[in-house]
Amino acid sequence: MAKGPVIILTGTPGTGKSTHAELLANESPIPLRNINVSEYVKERGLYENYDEEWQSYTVDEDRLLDELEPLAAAGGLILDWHTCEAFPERWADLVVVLRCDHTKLWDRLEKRGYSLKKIQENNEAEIMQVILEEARSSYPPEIVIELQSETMEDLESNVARLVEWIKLWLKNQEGS
Ligand SMILES: Nc1ncnc2c1ncn2[C@@H]1O[C@H](COP(=O)(O)OP(=O)(O)O)[C@@H](O)[C@H]1O
Repeated sequence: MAKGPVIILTGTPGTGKSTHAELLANESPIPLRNINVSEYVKERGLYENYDEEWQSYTVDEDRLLDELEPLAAAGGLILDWHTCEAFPERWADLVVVLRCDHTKLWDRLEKRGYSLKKIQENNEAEIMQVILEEARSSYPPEIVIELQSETMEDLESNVARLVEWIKLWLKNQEGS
């Protein structure tokens, strides 16, 4: 049986996934491996090509899932990615969708040096809650949670909530 849960941390780029993932990995009562999937894809060459127009990699999902499968089976994992539907339902114990006011998101993406086109695309996706819909249509509703990520207080309370959820998950494992 898995020693820890698999938490999918998703949301539009800039909503705060990496920031949350790092803090959660630090504060978790059990060790969690934190995988930034975009970095993982780049490091391992798990892409088909680089799309100049969108300044992004076209991920080879089959290879990515093959590589992640044993890690998901072992558990104790945070998967930080701006999309989530590719991950099999059976992997996920919790799917966290981070949300951010679109004007704040715009500023964050501008600071990151994204092109105007990419900022607009992401901003629109956030307004249309594309990732939230994706999570809701890919996983059972009871494991999908939506969390605001606009302030440092949000960050702290979200992580505290996730730590409590992990503790409960561990307790439930003992009992089953
Ligand atoms: N809850 C928050 N409150 C204030 N700033 C935040 C919050 N979450 C993220 N940020 C800031 O927004 C930027 C993008 O965060 P990041 O974690 O890199 O997003 P993502 O991994 O979703 O692309 C960073 O500069 C980060 O410090």
